[in-house]
Amino acid sequence: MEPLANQHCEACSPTATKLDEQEIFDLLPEVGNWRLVTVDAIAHLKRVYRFKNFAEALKFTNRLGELAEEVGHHPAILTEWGRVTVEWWSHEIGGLHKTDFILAARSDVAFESI
Ligand SMILES: C[C@H](O)[C@H](O)[C@H]1CNC2=NC(N)=NC(=O)C2=N1
Repeated sequence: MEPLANQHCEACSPTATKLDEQEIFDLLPEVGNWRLVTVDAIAHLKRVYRFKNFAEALKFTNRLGELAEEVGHHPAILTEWGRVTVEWWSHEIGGLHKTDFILAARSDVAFESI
């Protein structure tokens, strides 16, 4: 298995295929805290995390950033006092890939450790 740092992001290659509606709906129950939203006709996974202050929100933001850099796949993150809004989707393929669901689940694991 390639070391994580060297793993390329399959979801980031234009040749990757995005999930169809049925595949998305089959996977959604596995990321129960996330909502499916459409932005500019592109499906995103979205979750708002709440924190007791800005410092905690920033700590989580940085943890997410490290996770994203490890795999080369990056979320949209809005960091506010007491709140971090995260959206995952695959820019290159203009939709959702299994990788986005995996990273949404890993975002929840990172949240539990804050
Ligand atoms: C060149 C770079 O690896 C690509 O642009 C990566 C960066 N991170 C990415 N993140 C996400 N979410 N989707 C992408 O298509 C993507 N592409």
